[in-house]
Amino acid sequence: MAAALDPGEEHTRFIEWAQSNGVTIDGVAPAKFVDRGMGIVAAKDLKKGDRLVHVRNGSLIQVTQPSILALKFLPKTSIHARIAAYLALSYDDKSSRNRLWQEIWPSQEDFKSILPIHWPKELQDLLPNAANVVLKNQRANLERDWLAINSQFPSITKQLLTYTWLIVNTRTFYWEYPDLPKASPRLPKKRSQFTVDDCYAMCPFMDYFNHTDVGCDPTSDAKGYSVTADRDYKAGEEVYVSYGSHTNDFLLVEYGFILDSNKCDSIALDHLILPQLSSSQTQVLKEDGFYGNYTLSPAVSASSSTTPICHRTQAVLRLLTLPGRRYSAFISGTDEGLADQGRVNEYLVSLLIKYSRQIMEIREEVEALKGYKDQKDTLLKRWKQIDVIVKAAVKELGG
Ligand SMILES: C[S@@+](CC[C@H](N)C(=O)[O-])C[C@H]1O[C@@H](n2cnc3c(N)ncnc32)[C@H](O)[C@@H]1O
Repeated sequence: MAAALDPGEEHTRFIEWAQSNGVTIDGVAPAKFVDRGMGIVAAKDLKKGDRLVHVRNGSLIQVTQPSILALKFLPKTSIHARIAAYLALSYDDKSSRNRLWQEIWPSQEDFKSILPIHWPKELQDLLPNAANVVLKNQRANLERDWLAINSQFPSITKQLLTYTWLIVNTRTFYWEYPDLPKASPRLPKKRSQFTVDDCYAMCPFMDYFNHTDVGCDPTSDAKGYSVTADRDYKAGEEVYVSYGSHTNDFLLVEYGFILDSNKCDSIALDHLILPQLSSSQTQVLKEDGFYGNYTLSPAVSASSSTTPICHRTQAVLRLLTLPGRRYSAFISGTDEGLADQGRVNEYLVSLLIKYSRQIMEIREEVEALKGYKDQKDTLLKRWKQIDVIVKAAVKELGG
């Protein structure tokens, strides 16, 4: 995908500011792409192992910095909400330290077309089931954070908080506060109790990198954050980082795009399998820790011994199709269940064939939508990917 190497004045101003504020840039430059906003390209030939960017820890936006601590958030306020509120409070301040940085972020208008949380209901209703689960969760978190911030900072509007909250959602990196001693009172809670939601930091310049399933791995230490080339690059090639092992349904809702090829992709089967369970089967699965989160991976080559059905799905299908003792033998690991595989596959194939028909209908509904060209293209592409995964599984499982 061709990139424009001179993305515009606001980017030049931001880069100068970043370089004088703890960001070291070596051999890469931001560039504008037609289909994904800004990204980073190699400005010269790069060698695997070259350090491309380093951001000093004092230049990150994270909750132990004095300007955020000074806001004295109520203890239960999430880290996400604290950073979003901090950005919102200084958003219109012309002398804010983040002024030049925020000028290079996507606008509220950009978010309206790319992020499903802003899509009209008729489009949201056509999202794949797994994407809808992510969206429901995202909405609940945003609402929780809005209530917390609104009660403490009533001057922040919901519209602005939603925007800065989505900026945090799409542009933060994982930060474990390695610059602080283990027991520092500035840590959100004891380090041993951290969850991923406690470990957010905004990194100037690093947030230009786009995502791919196999890209550079950002690393952090007590001095700051860096990105190192994961392979050789030719000048002009886009350099990606990996945001993590995410499916396309997750990427669509959380970041507003899907990858054409994604080794971490899978599709969810919960909406097909859960309605088949009796209440006693549901209870058994909950007790055994096998309730929900059933996935199907893209089919692998015919010569491979790997199956596209995940272990949890194998378990639930055994409970649905076999005597209870065969299910128990499988989940306890005393029997790999190979003898029962044909029956299990047959049952799954019947569910997948029904799903394949539903997918066809949904694709027709998407096609029939008036307007929303970009969102429609994304939805059609995703449903086509899902269709391919389903049909390949039917074939592989002997349907
Ligand atoms: C951390 S920012 C990356 C920089 C961003 N492209 C920009 O214009 O500022 C993350 C956002 O970039 C876009 N993005 C990242 N990787 C992408 C990809 N592989 N394809 C399309 N869009 C991508 C998505 O809109 C995502 O929410």
